[in-house]
Amino acid sequence: MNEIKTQEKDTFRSLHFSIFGAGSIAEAIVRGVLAKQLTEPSQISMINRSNNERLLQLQRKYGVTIELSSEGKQQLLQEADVIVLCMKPKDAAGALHELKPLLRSGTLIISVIAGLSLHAIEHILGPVAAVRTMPNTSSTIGLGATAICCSDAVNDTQRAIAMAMFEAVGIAVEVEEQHMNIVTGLSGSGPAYLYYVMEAMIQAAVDGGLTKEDARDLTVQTVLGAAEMVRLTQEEPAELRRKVTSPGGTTQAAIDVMNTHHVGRTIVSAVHRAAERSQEMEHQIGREIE
Ligand SMILES: NC(=O)C1=CN([C@@H]2O[C@H](COP(=O)(O)OP(=O)(O)OC[C@H]3O[C@@H](n4cnc5c(N)ncnc54)[C@H](O)[C@@H]3O)[C@@H](O)[C@H]2O)C=CC1
Ligand SMILES: O=C(O)[C@@H]1CCC=N1
Repeated sequence: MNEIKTQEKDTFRSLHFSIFGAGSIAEAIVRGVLAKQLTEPSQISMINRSNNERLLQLQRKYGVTIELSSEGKQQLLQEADVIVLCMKPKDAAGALHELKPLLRSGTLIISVIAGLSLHAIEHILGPVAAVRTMPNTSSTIGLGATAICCSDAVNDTQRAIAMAMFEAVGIAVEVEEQHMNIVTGLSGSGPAYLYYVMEAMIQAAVDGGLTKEDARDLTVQTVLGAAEMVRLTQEEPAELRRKVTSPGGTTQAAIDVMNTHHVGRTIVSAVHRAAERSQEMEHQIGREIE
């Protein structure tokens, strides 16, 4: 993971962040940023639409600032240097309209919303400095994978702030906006595909007689070890797979079953379908804001 430069760290620490929408991904980012000690909890406020119990829980857990009244929430948005949009795509247009009259010039908008284009943000808010991102929930433990792209109004410092925020919770790459949908299909939704595979592996092991606990421990370590092998050896996954697969052996027998069921092709289709869904959501939001 990249270390953040001292100057960026100081800039980061001086900023007031308002996390607008306090669900799973919002918590993953806040937890990761605080675990990395990138800033103090007092510099972060969290806003939710109606679930005050959730806000109180987040305040107890992380020490972040919350406001329960609508005037208080509006004030937090007005005072923020960076506003992170973390609501569901269906709530995005409404939230942007809510935000518009409160926005100070110079505030940086960072969105994590799948399918919310920079154009859609600018259509409602005007030519703001906006960063569209696609993180994933592994940010909670500092192992997130995030792609970002920036609107024309974003300056170098603002770009560095956004990169620092996501590099604090994993890796971050800058991509062209046209690639955000495929990123969503790959790394945004990606953890779920691997959990799906793990669920099936654990089930198979339990069916084969192992205890749930042993099945889980062996599966987790197998997945961890495989990912680390790819990362540390820099070898291609196909080459590493070849090394596990003795001709006529057990792995070959398993891979034959996967090939018969076109598992590889199915995964490719699944990633592309998620990317296509992201595009559909982009069009849907586009229609809502016109
Ligand atoms: N969960 C994931 O793995 C990832 C999610 N995303 C994106 O993050 C966004 C949030 O997803 P989750 O955290 O999973 O959803 P979530 O449902 O857990 O959280 C959304 C929160 O936003 C709040 N909210 C909705 N409208 C609001 C408004 N007008 N003002 C204030 N708060 C409002 C809701 O009360 C809720 O607490 C989505 O747009 C999703 O596309 C992006 C990457 C990964
Ligand atoms: O499923 C979703 O729509 C969001 C975006 C990426 C991960 N979760």
